[in-house]
Amino acid sequence: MIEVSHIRKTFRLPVPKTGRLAAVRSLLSRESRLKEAVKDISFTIETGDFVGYIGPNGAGKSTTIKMLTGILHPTSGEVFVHGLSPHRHRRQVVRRLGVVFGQRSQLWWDLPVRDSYDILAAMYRVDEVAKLRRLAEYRELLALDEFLDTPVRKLSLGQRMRADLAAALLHDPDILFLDEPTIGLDVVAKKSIRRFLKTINREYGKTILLTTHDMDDIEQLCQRVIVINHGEIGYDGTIADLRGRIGLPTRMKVTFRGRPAVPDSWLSPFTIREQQDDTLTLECNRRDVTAMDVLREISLWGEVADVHMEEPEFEDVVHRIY
Ligand SMILES: Nc1ncnc2c1ncn2[C@@H]1O[C@H](COP(=O)(O)OP(=O)(O)OP(=O)(O)O)[C@@H](O)[C@H]1O
Repeated sequence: MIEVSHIRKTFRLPVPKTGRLAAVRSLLSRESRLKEAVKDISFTIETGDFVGYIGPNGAGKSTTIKMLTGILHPTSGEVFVHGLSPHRHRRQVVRRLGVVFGQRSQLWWDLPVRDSYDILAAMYRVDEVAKLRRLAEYRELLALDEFLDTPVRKLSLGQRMRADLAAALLHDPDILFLDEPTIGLDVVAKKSIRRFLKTINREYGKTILLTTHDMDDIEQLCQRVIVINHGEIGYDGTIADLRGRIGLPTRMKVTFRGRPAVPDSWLSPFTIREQQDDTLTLECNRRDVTAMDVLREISLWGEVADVHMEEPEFEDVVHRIY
């Protein structure tokens, strides 16, 4: 369980100088300004949850993750991972955490993947039997045999991400922090990483906090999404509720058997965007009306042959709160 209570993080930044010898004068200057990267954030993540942590560039996501892993100490507020402070009980907490950064690997660039695993196992005091058992567990799911003897620098991006995931799980942490684990991957590679993440969440019970700019990752994987913007939480809840709250219109394309008899007015709150012979394109807001109510009403206008629904893109929904 992760408990975050009213955390803030303020950075002190030197005020840049202008004019002659600006770089040197900036370096020597004592003048500084404060940057509040995270402002009074609170949330709780239960064991086994899969939560998306999203927000635009500079929103404060990495700063939060760094406080959760103990790399940074909050300016005020508290973080607890399984009841322990990541900053004060760094060693104990780190044993329970696995971290994957899509942009940089924790593996040794020139060494075969297998050797990196040996080093990590030694660092986390994972014995040989446990290490082999864990690699055997993930061997098929991550197709590890394909690259165990290859130096990391020669791996494709997809292989490197799979290698990094196995590395993060080698000491059997129950919480995973993932920062852009599908960045730069092609459709097939993304799919295999997502399948893996689903499996370790559902079957292995891992708690996952996922940071990504890929809204398909969030939609396909997360039960809950926390949106952060300018260091503050803008939304915390389910994806379905978020869609409802933002209220972008749902489009319904309805084909009738023959031309429908459209009346001058109707009861439910929807609008007709287009009519072409036997087909009507309607827009309704799921906040105000259900698709069933709309269908019930328009079925009085003629015999409905086919209905096609177009939900608003999740990406568009999220951009509304950015
Ligand atoms: N060490 C630091 N010193 C000063 N300012 C910092 C430091 N780290 C982060 N910041 C600032 O804090 C704000 C939040 O940064 P953070 O890296 O947490 O954003 P982010 O949401 O992870 O962004 P991105 O999606 O681009 O990774 C930014 O304005 C950033 O410039």
